[in-house]
Amino acid sequence: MVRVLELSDVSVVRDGNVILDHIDWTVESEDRWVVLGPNGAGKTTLLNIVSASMHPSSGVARVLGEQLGRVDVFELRPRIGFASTATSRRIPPDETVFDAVLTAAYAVTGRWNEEYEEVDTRRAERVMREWRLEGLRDRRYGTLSDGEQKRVQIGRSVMTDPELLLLDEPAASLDLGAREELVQLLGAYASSGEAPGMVMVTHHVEEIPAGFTHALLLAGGRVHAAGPISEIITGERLSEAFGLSLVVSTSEDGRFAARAQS
Ligand SMILES: Nc1ncnc2c1ncn2[C@@H]1O[C@H](COP(=O)(O)OP(=O)(O)OP(=O)(O)O)[C@@H](O)[C@H]1O
Repeated sequence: MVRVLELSDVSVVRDGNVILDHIDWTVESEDRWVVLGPNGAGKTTLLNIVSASMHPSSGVARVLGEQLGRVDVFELRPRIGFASTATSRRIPPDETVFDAVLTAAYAVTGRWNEEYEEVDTRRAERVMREWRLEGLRDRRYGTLSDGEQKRVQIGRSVMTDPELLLLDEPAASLDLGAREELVQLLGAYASSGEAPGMVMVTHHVEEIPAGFTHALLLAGGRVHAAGPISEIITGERLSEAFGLSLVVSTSEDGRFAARAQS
């Protein structure tokens, strides 16, 4: 087991506002974490730190063993897979699905005369199969549905065989069918031996794939609770973090559902 993230007393202050407040958190390579919390809790800011896009104002953040501030982030970032709305905007709408996945091998978007090795092409073919993209191979990215685009974004993020995979609301804006398809694919990937340490930010417990092992509840920039998922995704904990009375149910296959208590 390898420690992929280690945050010690990490705070982020912007314009005098404390956005992350003394965060301690460790993620091991075997862990699959979900990060939940109300709007403005600091989830995106936390992802910005762990994706090496932002430095803490104070405290120590180690990502893949490297301390932020003491490492060349341009060497560190290619080791991290990151799928978010922001990364998706970098994919040109007229790029084919296959090229959108393949070009991740060189951390570029927009294919222009790069020479790809046979090994990259084979890996892209495999990623296409794993994320159910085969039938979309020659389609232009901009013509895909939201659900299809999400699968391309995640395919891109795993293409480089990252040591840490970060997913920012992968199921946001998807209809029920597309959400369930994606959650199942993520669950299968999370449970597979080849997946790296994973962190997924979401707004809804229904979007947590089976196979996720830990949860971090953020509220007001602070860790409200963190630990094994069954101890954290409970009515009591979520009610405290979200400030209303919630009931949580857990299904046998490890999925969750939440609703306000009537
Ligand atoms: N650069 C900044 N300067 C000042 N305040 C900021 C800055 N960036 C974020 N914030 C504030 O910090 C808080 C946390 O923002 P963040 O986007 O990390 O929360 P979040 O949990 O991802 O929210 P959401 O669920 O709505 O996406 C918010 O109140 C936001 O307005």
